[in-house]
Amino acid sequence: MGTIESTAGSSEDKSTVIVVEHLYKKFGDNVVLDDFNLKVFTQENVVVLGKSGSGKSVLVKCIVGLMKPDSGRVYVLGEDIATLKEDELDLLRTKLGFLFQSNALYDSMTVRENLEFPVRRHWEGMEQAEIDSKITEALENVGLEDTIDMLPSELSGGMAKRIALARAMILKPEIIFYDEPTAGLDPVTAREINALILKMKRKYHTSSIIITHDMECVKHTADRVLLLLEGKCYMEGTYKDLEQSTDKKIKQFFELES
Ligand SMILES: Nc1ncnc2c1ncn2[C@@H]1O[C@H](COP(=O)(O)OP(=O)(O)OP(=O)(O)O)[C@@H](O)[C@H]1O
Repeated sequence: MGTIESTAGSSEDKSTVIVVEHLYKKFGDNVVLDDFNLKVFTQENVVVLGKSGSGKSVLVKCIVGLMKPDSGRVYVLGEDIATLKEDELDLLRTKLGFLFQSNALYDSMTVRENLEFPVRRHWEGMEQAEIDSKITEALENVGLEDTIDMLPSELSGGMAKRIALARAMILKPEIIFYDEPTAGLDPVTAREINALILKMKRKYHTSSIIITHDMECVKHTADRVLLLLEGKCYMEGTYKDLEQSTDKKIKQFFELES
C-alpha cells in the first residue's frame, strides 16, 4: 500500500486529504483531464466548477478509484489509490461520503431503512439502540425527524436531498463529495442545502469536494474554487477572486445565472 506524507508542503502547516498530481484521462481522441492538479486540505470545502461535459465526474471517479487515469497520481487520506487492492479501496471508501445528484435513495425503503442500511453494513452487530441514536442524530442534523417512516416518493425534492445528505453523513466521513447538490432545487431550498453543507463541515470537521456550476452554491460553500476547463485547472481562488475576474471565460459562469 503506497502512502505519502499528508502535508501540504513546506510553506504551509495544513494537512491534505486529497492530492491529485498530473492527472491525464482521455477517451479516444477526447482528452478530458490534461495534467490536472488539485489539493484539498483538511476541513476545507473545495468547489470544482466546470461546464457540463468538462470532466468533473471523471475527476471524482478517478479520485475515488472508480476509474483508472491514463497517468498521474491520486492520494486520498494519504493512500496512493493506484496501489490499493479492491478490499483496501472498499475500506478507504467507508471514510468517504457521497451526495449524488439523483440522491440515490432506495425507493422501496423508508427513510429509517435508508439510513439504517449503511450503518448495518459498516458496523455489523451494532445494538439497535445505538443504530436508532445514529438515525436520530442524522435526521436532527437535517431537521427532518418527522419523515422517519416516510418513503422517498413521499418527500419533496429538497427533503429527499436532505435525507440523502443525512445518509451520506451517517458514518461521519472524513471527506464528502457533493455532486451538483443544488441542481433542480428552487432558490430557497438551494440556500437551505448550502447552509447544511456548511453546518456539516463545522460540526463534523469534514473536508469536501463540491461539484457545481451554481454560483450561489459556490458563493456560500466554497473556501476555494478550481475552474476545470479543457482538462486543466484554468483558475484557482476564492469566490471573490472569481467574481472580480475580468476573464471572459470566468465571467461566463456569472452570466449563466442571470
Ligand atoms: N466511460 C466513458 N467513456 C467515454 N467517454 C466518457 C466516459 N465518461 C465520460 N466520458 C466523456 O468525458 C467527458 C467528461 O464527462 P463528465 O461526465 O466528467 O463531465 P461533467 O463535467 O461531469 O458533466 P456534467 O456536468 O454534465 O455532469 C465527456 O465528454 C464525456 O462524454
